[in-house]
Amino acid sequence: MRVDFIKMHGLGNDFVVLDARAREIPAMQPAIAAAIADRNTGIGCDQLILLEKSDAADFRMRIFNQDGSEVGACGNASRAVAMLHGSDAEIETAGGTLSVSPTAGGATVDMGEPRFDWDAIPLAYAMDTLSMPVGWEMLGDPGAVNVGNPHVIFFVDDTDAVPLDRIGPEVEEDPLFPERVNVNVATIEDRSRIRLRVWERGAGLTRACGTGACATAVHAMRRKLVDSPVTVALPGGELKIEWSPGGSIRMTGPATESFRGSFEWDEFA
Ligand SMILES: N[C@@H](CCC[C@H](N)C(=O)O)C(=O)O
Repeated sequence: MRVDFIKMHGLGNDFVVLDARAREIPAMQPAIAAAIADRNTGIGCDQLILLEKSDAADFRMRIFNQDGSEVGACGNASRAVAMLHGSDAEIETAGGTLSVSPTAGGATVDMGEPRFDWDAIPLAYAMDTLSMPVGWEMLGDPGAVNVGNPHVIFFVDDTDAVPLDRIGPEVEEDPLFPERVNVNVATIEDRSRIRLRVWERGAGLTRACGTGACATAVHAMRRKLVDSPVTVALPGGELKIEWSPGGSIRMTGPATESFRGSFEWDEFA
């Protein structure tokens, strides 16, 4: 069976989008998602995005990391899919329902309310998620936030000085995080700007992580280091994040369609 795909990205965080709303495609499995996402032998992407019909919202978005793991949220893909859809929509995800509004060249996404309880991150045991008494090499005193997926955030003097390709996987796989974790290293430049690099769970270093930007901004606001809105500058570009305690997070930024193509399902199944 031939399956159409759309290659998209949000600030260089790239996706293969499969749209099963109008035309059925065979059941997705983690191994198939990983084969499609493989940059050497597949189409290649950070995340595979599968759009399906939904009874609870306008449509459903399923998210598979490059390693095939299915996860609850992807901020950059939410903007890309909003742009593809072309009008305001409610999107059901495993991490909650999102409201998206396309803008010129991108979208604003209501990402829902962040969660801070240790068992909602989840962590393996109870601790204060605003200031965690743990550390890895030069990284210490992190915070944790769940924005539909789990994030740990470290504030550092210089994000580029952190060997995230080496420490990222160590933190991601630490038993403290039973569902693994996305690892954010951030520098506060001033009260309106944060610099951020992210080691993504199941995908490694990416050019940008939308949920990482949301989690980092919220954590910096909880620590009273920045104000809302804040600009988060990632290697691939900038996002604007707005939040106030008790409310939901709003993320605004660009999204891009790169090209369209098709592949033979059996090649990856
Ligand atoms: N790139 C995404 C996040 C994708 C999922 C993440 N790697 C996880 O495992 O939770 C974003 O833009 O938020």
